[in-house]
Amino acid sequence: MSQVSRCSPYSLIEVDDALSLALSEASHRELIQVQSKEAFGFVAAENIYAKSPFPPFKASLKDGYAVRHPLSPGKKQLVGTVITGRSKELPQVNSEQAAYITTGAPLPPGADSVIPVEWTAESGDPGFVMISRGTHVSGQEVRQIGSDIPEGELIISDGSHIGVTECALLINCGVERVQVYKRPKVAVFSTGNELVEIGNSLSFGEIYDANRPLVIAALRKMDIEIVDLGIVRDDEVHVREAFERALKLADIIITSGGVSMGSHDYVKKVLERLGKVHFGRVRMKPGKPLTFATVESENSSKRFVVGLPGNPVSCYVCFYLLVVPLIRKLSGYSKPHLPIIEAELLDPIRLDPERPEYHRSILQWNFERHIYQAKSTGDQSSSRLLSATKANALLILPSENKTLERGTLVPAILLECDK
Ligand SMILES: Nc1nc2c(c(=O)[nH]1)N[C@H]1C(S)=C(S)[C@@H](COP(=O)(O)OP(=O)(O)OC[C@H]3O[C@@H](n4cnc5c(N)ncnc54)[C@H](O)[C@@H]3O)O[C@H]1N2
Ligand code: MOO
Repeated sequence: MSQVSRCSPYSLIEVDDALSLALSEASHRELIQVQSKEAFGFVAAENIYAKSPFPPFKASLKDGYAVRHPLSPGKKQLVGTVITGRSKELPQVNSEQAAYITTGAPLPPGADSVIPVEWTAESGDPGFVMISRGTHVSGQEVRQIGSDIPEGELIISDGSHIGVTECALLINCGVERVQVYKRPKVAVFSTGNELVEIGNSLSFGEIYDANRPLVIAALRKMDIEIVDLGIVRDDEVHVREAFERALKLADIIITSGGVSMGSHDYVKKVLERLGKVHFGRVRMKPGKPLTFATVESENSSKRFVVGLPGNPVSCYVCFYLLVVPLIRKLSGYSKPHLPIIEAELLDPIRLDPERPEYHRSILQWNFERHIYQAKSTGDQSSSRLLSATKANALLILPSENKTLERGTLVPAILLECDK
């Protein structure tokens, strides 16, 4: 039997310190160019300015008649039609004339205003239109060139996420390609001799590997490229080989299991030999053996390793507390942390006297009182995945020897908003 250690060599550090340390290691980020239409989900790595004004021409805001201000009511001569996207040759309009125009079409020369169709009537003569209300100001019902977005306007700042509207805005302003932060590639493996891939039968003492699918699903939600390295046996040679393979294939390596005090917990030991273990114990519940290391790869670039604890809920909580901000930082986010709001407890909760707890809960908006209220997901055992299903927040509960009463306000980390 391997030697049993009775005391961890790793000091117990606070969650905030662990997070700051990991994020400070993740300062270098790679840049790539992508087409604007493919930029969704990336973070801009430059200030982006409008290449062309929007709208690029004076455009009608209404279906109606293009005229020149000042125009009084009465019968006006029709000199043509301007249909959005169709009319290439535009009629000249003078002060007693009108041209039929549709919403979004360019104003014809001579015209500066539009009379909506509702302010007009048939004149009885096909060459004329009856205007019932004249213009009140030059430029009425017209979008001027660049009135929405002037040419050269800063439209997306360095470090901002390119979401649905930002992607459309780039195209709106004629920006074809953008420089963005490359998203890290992540390799995942589970460690444990007891682990079996679903689809196979279990022998006594075995369980299915749930953590790798959990991590992979969470990474998929973040649109991250994944290298699935399967289940690795709990022995030094296999763990080492798995890391050596992963280091060649990915920027971040996420493992589960094998990080606590057991005689067959090899993750930390192997990492100490391959690189630098920055922390190996964090004062949190669940997730105390959470481990973070950096390793220099063959091409001298830095790789990041997160050893998640084997208990499935610890694995889940640590993924959101550490892996999500780490990936966000490497992906270029200027604010990599998950959002925190305040919520009122709907149940009394007994605190842990030694470790701050990240209590899984369901947040609901109280429409009468305009506050978020948090319902506990019940038994918080770190092996009970049911405590994490349906949870949309982690309540940050302090370590104290007391019970927090129903109605107490606590900070809550919002989950499931990781884009
Ligand atoms: N003497 C001590 N023992 C333990 C300590 C400690 O401080 N001193 N810490 C405990 C805490 S806290 C945790 S959390 C666990 C984590 O340990 P490991 O990361 O080494 O995880 P394992 O021992 O490999 O597994 C723990 C538990 O989780 C199950 N497991 C593991 N991997 C998976 C998986 N991929 N899918 C589903 N379930 C998994 C495993 O079978 C065990 O039941 O250590 C405590 N021990
Ligand atoms: O802290 Mo461990 O994560 O209780 O289960």
